[in-house]
Amino acid sequence: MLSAGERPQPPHAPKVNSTSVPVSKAHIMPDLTNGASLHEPKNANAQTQHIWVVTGPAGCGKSTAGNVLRKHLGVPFLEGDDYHPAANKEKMGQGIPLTDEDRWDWLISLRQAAIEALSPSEANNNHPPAGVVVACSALKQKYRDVMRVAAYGSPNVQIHFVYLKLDEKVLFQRVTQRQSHYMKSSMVQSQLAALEEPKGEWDAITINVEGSMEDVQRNVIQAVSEKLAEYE
Ligand SMILES: Nc1ncnc2c1ncn2[C@@H]1O[C@H](COP(=O)(O)OP(=O)(O)OP(=O)(O)O)[C@@H](O)[C@H]1O
Ligand SMILES: O=C(O)[C@H](O)[C@@H](O)[C@H](O)[C@H](O)CO
Repeated sequence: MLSAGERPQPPHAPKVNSTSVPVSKAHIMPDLTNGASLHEPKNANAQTQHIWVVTGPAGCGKSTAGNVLRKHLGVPFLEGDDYHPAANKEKMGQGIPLTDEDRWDWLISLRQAAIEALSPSEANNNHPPAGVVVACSALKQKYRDVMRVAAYGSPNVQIHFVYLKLDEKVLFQRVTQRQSHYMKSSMVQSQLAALEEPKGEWDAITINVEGSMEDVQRNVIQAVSEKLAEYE
């Protein structure tokens, strides 16, 4: 069974198929095959709204790059860490890797927040924003499939995964140098062990982030701008 990200690129409307999510968690991948949508129907002329999910293991720079994109695009930014329940943060702080079970509800709440962020808001003069940036590790393909449901059935919504790629040594340095964060360097190995790079997933953009903050900022903005140009 192909994951949504593995299927050939449809005309800007991600397809989501059932993923390897346990039946008991069927609500994670709601049955939208009847054309239902998680969104209110949008009018045919609505501009495409883009969900930019900045992904990668703890410490790779998701929050840093996410904030750069928020400013550049002028859209809301959701920090995935804020949607982890305390139990997850406690577990990671104790050096215990999260399991799939720990992550499903976290991913669902983050997906719902992303959908809600696309609604018109006072902050945006009661207009819908051009999109939303989400910092979310989304380490595994099936986690990205859960997030893909946010755009399912909504041709005006397009999700992209901006995967921040760096080698273990650099990742270890960044997590080690970081002050007062619950995720310690002892967790780097488990993050990399869980990581499934989005190879072959047509809605993913991979960016090497081993350079300086300035280089990474430039590369992230360039990659996203090039992707946006495809929708003009
Ligand atoms: N290009 C870079 N060069 C050097 N340091 C960086 C770079 N990008 C981010 N950092 C630093 O690396 C650390 C981790 O960055 P950040 O918090 O953005 O990662 P993250 O992926 O959001 O982490 P987590 O998933 O644990 O929240 C921070 O101290 C940040 O300042
Ligand atoms: O899925 C996970 O294991 C977590 O989401 C980590 O990858 C995050 O980076 C965590 O929020 C630490 O900040």
